[in-house]
Amino acid sequence: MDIEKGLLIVLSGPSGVGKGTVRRAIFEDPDTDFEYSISMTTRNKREGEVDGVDYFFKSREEFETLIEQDAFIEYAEYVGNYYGTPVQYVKDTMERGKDVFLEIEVEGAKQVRKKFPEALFIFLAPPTLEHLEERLIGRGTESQEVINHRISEARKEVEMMNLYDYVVINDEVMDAKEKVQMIVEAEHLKRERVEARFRKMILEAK
Ligand SMILES: Nc1ncnc2c1ncn2[C@@H]1O[C@H](COP(=O)(O)OP(=O)(O)OP(=O)(O)O)[C@@H](O)[C@H]1O
Ligand SMILES: Nc1nc2c(ncn2[C@@H]2O[C@H](COP(=O)(O)O)[C@@H](O)[C@H]2O)c(=O)[nH]1
Repeated sequence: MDIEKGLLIVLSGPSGVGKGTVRRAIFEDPDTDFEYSISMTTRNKREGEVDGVDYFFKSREEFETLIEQDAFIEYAEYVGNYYGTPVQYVKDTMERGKDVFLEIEVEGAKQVRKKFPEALFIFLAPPTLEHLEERLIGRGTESQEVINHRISEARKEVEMMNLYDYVVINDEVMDAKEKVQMIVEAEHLKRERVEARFRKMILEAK
């Protein structure tokens, strides 16, 4: 898949750290110039969630058919449900030269790293695991059993943060939002400079 034109931005981290909250703050900012890839999931819709806005909600059968059709850039089974990034939207958007923002869990991010090592990987970390549990309980969307399962996954996920390009601690939402935006901006500048130097080298070699 040729996705050379835009930048693929991956925001990952444990459940409850605030990925969705930080992402919403980024997309509420009128200066944001990238697009959000809406994932597919087999999880039940939460109160207030809208199909096609928060997720594309699918049955397990539908999701498994899509896996067979190679319709995902990455997918993972997380705490009993499938989650995946649809390939077509990402491909089309990046070919238009737009950056695409993925908000996914750690196993999926590992798959994206293998397929697209040139993507930008940001790990959103909680100040402490206690904060994480408090946030999951405070959100009030999962049973205590599911929260416990998510926390036990989180213990393993935070071990993976050293595999990311950047780690942002989500202490204050607006600070984390600005840090993510600055990282993306810096990445663009870096890539533009490398490209300019490369072009210069080619011209000099002619
Ligand atoms: N910096 C923060 N300080 C305090 N509370 C926060 C902060 N960021 C997010 N929260 C709260 O923590 C809860 C979890 O946030 P959010 O749903 O954004 O997490 P998430 O990482 O997207 O979770 P999931 O991976 O399960 O989708 C929410 O109730 C949110 O309001
Ligand atoms: N690997 C993927 N993970 C995804 C995707 N979309 C969301 N997620 C992550 O799943 C967990 C649980 O989400 P929740 O909405 O049930 O709380 C969380 O970490 C999400 O970021 C995806 O396409 N692929």
